[in-house]
Amino acid sequence: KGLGGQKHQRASQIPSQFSQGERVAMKEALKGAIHIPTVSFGPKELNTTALAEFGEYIRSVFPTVFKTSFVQHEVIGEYSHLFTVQGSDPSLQPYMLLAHSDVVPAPDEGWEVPPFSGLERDGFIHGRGTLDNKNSVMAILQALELLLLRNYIPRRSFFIALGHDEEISGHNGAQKIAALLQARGVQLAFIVDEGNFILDGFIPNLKKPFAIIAVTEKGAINLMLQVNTTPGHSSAPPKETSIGILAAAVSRLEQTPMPNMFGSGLLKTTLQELAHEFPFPTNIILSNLWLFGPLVSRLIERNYITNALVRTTTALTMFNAGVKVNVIPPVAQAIINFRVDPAQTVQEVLELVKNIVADNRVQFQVLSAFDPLPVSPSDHQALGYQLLRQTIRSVFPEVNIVAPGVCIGNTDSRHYANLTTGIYRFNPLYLNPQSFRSIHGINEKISVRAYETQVKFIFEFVQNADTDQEPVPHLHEL
Ligand SMILES: CCCCCCCC/C=C\CCCCCCCC(=O)N[C@@H](Cc1ccc(O)cc1)C(=O)O
Ligand SMILES: [Zn+2]
Ligand SMILES: [Zn+2]
Repeated sequence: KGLGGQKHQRASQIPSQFSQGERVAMKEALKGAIHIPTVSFGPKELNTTALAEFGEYIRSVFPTVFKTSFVQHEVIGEYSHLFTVQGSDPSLQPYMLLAHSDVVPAPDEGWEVPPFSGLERDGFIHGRGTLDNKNSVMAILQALELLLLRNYIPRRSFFIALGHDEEISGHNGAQKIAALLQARGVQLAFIVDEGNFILDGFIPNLKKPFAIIAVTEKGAINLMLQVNTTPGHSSAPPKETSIGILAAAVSRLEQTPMPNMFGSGLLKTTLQELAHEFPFPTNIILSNLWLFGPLVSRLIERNYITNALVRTTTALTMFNAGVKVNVIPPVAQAIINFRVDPAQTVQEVLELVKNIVADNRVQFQVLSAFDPLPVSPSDHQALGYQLLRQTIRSVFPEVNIVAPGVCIGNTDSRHYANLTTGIYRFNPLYLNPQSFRSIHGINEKISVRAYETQVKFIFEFVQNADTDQEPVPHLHEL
C-alpha cells in the first residue's frame, strides 16, 4: 500500500474518451447490476441475498478498484460499501461521492419489460434502479476503474459511500458510515449525492434544459392519526364511526394545503437565474418578482410537481381500519407523509396540522420526523458547487443555466450533515416529467448514451477536483 513515490498525473491530461470495448463493458456492467433485485420492501425487510450478491458483483466487474493499493474497501452494516481513495496530497481536504444500491419494489404490472431484466431496447437499458440509483453506484465505480486503468493517481483523497438501505431511511448504511467517519475525525470539503438533475420540460414555455444543483432538501414527517371508538354490532351503528371521523380529518388535511412559502425560499433565486432564458414577457415577469411574485407563485402551485417547490406537501399514504364486515371498527389509523418546506420546521407544521384537524377525538403520533437540511453554499468560494458547475459546463455545453435549488425528496446525504457544510444533490442526467414519474413508478430506464455521459462526468469531476482552483477575485479587486 502507499503511493510508492509515483508522480501525480496532471488533471485534464486524461481525455474522457472511452474505447468501443470499454463502452460495451460499461453498459453490460450496468445491466448486470439491474438484474440483481436489491429491493428494500419495508423498514426491516431487505433482500439480503441480493445485497450480498451485489457486493460480489461489484468486485467482479471492477477488479482494478478492489486491487489498487491506495483504494481501501470496507463493508459497513453488512451490505454498504465504503471506499477510501487515498490522494497524493494530504493537505487537500477530502470529498465524498454518495449513491445507494437498494431499490424500491417493482411488481411486473405495467412495465414494458420485466423490471429486473436489465434489457436493452431502442438504445435504453430498462429496469428498476436505472435512474434511482444503481446508475450512480455503477458510474462512480466505473469512472474510478477507468481512471485507475489509465494510471491516474488522485491528488485529493475522496470517499465513495454506497448505502444499501436508502429507500428505508439509511439507518444501517449511510448512518453507520457517517458515524464511523465522524469517529475517525474526518471532515469533508463537500459531498455529492443524488437528488436533482438537468431538468427538461418541467416549465411551460421554457424549451431549454437547465441544471439544478440541490443545496438543501426538505424535511419530513411521518404522522399517524388514530381514532378509537367503542366496537359493536353493525346493525345499529352510531352516528359516527372511527373510520368516518378519521376519514373526515384526513380529508380536511388533504383539502387544506400548507401555506405557500414562495416568498421566503430559494426558488426565487432559482427563477431569477432562469429569467433570461425565457421569451418576452416571462423574462420580464421573472426578473421582477418583487412585483409579479404573487402571480408566479399561483402559477407554480397549479402543477403538482412544481407545487412541491413552494410548500410543505401533504400525502395520505396509508389507511388501516376495520376487522370484519359486520363489526363497528374499534380503531382507525392513517399515516400522512409531509415533506417540510425549507422555510418551515417540523414543529410549525405539526401545529398547523392540529389546527386543521381541530377534532380532539383524533390522536397524533409522530412516527419519524426531521427538519429541512441547512442550505449549502453556492457562492464563488463553494468548492463542491463550483466543481459541479465547471464539470456540467464541460460535459453538457448546451446547458446554459446552472442554479441552486431544493431537493423535494430525501437522500442519504442528510446523515452526513455533521461532516460537511457543503452537500450537493445532483445527478448528471437529463430528466423530463415522464422520466420523473418513472422513478419509484413504472418503466424506469436510462439511455445507453446518458449512462456513458454520467461515467464521463464523474471521470472528469474527479480530475477537476484535483486541479488547483483559481481564487475568484472579489468585486473590489477587479
Ligand atoms: C423550477 C424548477 C422545477 C423543478 C421541478 C422539480 C423536479 C424534481 C426533480 C427531481 C426530484 C427527484 C427526487 C429524487 C430524490 C429522492 C430519492 C428518494 O426517493 N428518497 C426517499 C428516501 C426516503 C425517505 C424516508 C423514508 O421513510 C424512506 C425513504 C424519499 O422518499 O424521499
Ligand atoms: Zn435514490
Ligand atoms: Zn428512491
